[in-house]
Amino acid sequence: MSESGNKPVIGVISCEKTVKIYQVQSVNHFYLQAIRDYGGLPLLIPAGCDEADREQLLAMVDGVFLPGSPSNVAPRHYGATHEEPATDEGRDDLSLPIIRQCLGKGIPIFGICRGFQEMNVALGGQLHPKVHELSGYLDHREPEESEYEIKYAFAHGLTLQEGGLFRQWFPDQTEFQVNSLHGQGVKSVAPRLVVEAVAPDGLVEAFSLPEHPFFVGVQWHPEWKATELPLSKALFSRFIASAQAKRAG
Ligand SMILES: N[C@@H](CCC(=O)NCCCC(=O)O)C(=O)O
Repeated sequence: MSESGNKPVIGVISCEKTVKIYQVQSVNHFYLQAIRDYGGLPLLIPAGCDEADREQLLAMVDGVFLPGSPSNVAPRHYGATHEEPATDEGRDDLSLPIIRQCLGKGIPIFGICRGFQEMNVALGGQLHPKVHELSGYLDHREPEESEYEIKYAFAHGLTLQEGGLFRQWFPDQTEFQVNSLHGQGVKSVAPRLVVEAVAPDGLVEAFSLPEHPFFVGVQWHPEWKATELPLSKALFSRFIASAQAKRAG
């Protein structure tokens, strides 16, 4: 755990939302709490940053975190032409280039759900806009119920893939249960990404770039019970440790 005053600074990508008549930047508390629980210091990064702003901000952080969001990546970013009503263009314009900058600079980066999808798109992958409408796939959408214990309950199995980082973390366990709160999913995996885990229907649910200090994306929500579930603990502890290592130089 990082000592006070020298915590790894984690840049957290914000979402643009409308609250009443106001346009706001926002991040779900669960993500920030998970970063704090593992000794990170969250620093929100707002939409509207140009290239120079992103460079200046990236010089200030030790890692970047891409949270989930109900909004979807605009189809044009992955060569699709369908109508997408739930976009957040400000987030897209921030997250997609910052992912590529983190890749080039070796900055640790961890993406969850929408963040996972952004990582795939930023590196040249494509998305299914409505996985539940595809034959042979599960319905991965979040439960309608508003109680967190139901919404974030285990929804399907997960199989860790041979040759991935996750199998190194869990040499004796290949099967897990995860929650599921997404309607979109990976259609094609971006070049260079290593598939780490798949759902029972074959949908890719996690990938990494092993040659990077920490470049990991997951489709489920490990921020929920982040200090309790083995997969969550493995992901957040290693992400923050990687950011701390960068901070230590
Ligand atoms: N919109 C995308 C990604 C879904 C996602 O990130 N859900 C998280 C919702 C809760 C939160 O804000 O953390 C899709 O539907 O695939």
